[in-house]
Amino acid sequence: MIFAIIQWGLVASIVLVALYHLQQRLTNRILRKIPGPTPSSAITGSFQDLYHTQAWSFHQAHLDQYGAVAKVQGLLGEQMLYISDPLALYHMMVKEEPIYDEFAFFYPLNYLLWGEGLLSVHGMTHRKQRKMLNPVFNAKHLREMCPIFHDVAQELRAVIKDKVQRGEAEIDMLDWMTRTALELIGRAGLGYSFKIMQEGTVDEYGSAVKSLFPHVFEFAVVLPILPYLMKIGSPRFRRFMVEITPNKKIRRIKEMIDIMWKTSLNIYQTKVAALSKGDEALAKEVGQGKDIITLLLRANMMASEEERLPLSQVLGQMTYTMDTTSSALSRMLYLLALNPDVQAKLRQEVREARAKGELDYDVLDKLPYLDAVCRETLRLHPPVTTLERRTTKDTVLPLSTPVRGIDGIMIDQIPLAKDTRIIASVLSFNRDKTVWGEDAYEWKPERWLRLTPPGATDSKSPGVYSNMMTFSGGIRGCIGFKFSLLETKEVLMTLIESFRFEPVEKKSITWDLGIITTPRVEHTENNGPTLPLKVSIAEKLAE
Ligand code: HEM
Repeated sequence: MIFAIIQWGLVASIVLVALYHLQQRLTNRILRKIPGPTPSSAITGSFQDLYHTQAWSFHQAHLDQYGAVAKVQGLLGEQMLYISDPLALYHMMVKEEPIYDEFAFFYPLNYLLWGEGLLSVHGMTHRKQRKMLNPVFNAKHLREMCPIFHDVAQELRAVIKDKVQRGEAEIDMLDWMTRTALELIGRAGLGYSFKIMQEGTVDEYGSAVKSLFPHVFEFAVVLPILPYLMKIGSPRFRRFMVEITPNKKIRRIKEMIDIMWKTSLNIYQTKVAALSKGDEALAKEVGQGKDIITLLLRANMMASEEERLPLSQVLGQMTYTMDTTSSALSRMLYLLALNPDVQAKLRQEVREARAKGELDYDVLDKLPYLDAVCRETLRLHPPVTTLERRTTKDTVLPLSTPVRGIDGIMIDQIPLAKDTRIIASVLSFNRDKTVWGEDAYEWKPERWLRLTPPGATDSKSPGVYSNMMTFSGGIRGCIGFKFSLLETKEVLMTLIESFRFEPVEKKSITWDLGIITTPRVEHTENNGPTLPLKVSIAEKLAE
């Protein structure tokens, strides 16, 4: 009897899988007609070409050869769409966002790492959290956070000044940009200092936040089965299983998450106590009552019963890592080191502005060349190069520019079956020659000084920032992009005003593609992420 049940179960499973594939084949028949690269493996398709750390030329060739739409083969012949067409991206990120959801393990992974914050929820819960958090990131609050940014940037300046006091020095600027970005989000985001702005120092929370991602991505191959693992037993049972696992690295990840959770709870309790004592007590806190979490707590207290976020969701907002900002800042310093003329021009702009008075929020936000350097770097070198989505139901994706199918017929919309994977290419969108011109692949801050910057006024842009996809767009677009731009400007301005950056001879830098792009020295034994630059005091150091 049992044997018969198993037999019928197996037959039913095979039929269901076959029907699923048939339905995918039928609905995705137009997708199959879209040109794309020949897969390099029958089993893994184009996966290795796509996700290799040096896949830059693959992505570039994609754009040059196929334009904004291509078909890519995934594992076991899965047909995926690789896209940077503006209308399609607008559809995916803005207009029909619920149909184009994050990839399957995105929510469970973020939930395990950070709890119930913006990154791990969707649907109504996500909308409710965004509604509560959006005002926290408005211009008024950012203006008030500026002194915090300023303090951290000055601490960084003091550290670097100390290192180059007796002459030029080789400094790993990636390390310092990582520390700075973490301390900035610590103080301005959480109202907490990671005590990371001195050589060798870092508290256990800072160390956990810093090393969590690299540890997790050692398990990248098993992440796709995470949604299934999360269905086994209760949370307590799964926790127990992790505690008794013989794998030390998994236990270490759990320890890091526990440290982050415990510290978040402490920060929360301190803040609630300070809030109840009033403004004087808040002013003595690290974030002086201006940090994101204090603002969120205030807003939450004043919210109506139905809009209020439960404690677990407030705590879930307390642990964003900031490798994106440190990647962007490192890339800016690297490009300025390679382009001494741009560096000198930027230094001159900052010094002239300084000579006229305090470099406060309004001045900083409007320095044209500083702004141009930031925009151009974020355009050409987005820290996150691709975003993955999967369809939650059968749908049709429109294109702004039709593509010619392999049968010669023009395609202006693509029917997609439920569960089709789509790779939205931030890199290709930001480098589109039809928008940015023939010199789209070149780093030219000057393009932003033209009267009408390219593409900047396009109201149907899928991105939240400057007709780029760097911060994505729509309801899942980066909530912290203005925060990020301001802190980036403050740090860059402070460094360039005081120091000169040059490349180190015989240490050529290459940038690895990953979840976030990172620099390392080519052809060395220690091949970890690093950005050594030659740093010296720029003539006439402002005191
Ligand atoms: C150069 C710096 C940054 C870049 C390039 C960047 C990029 C992005 C991108 C591309 C997304 C969308 C991810 C997706 O759709 O899967 C995103 C989401 C997000 N970013 Fe950023 N980000 C940066 C800095 C920041 C900062 C400083 C903060 C916080 C203060 C922040 C907080 C967030 C949050 C909370 C989300 C999730 C939003 C949601 O799902 O509603 N980001 N970011």
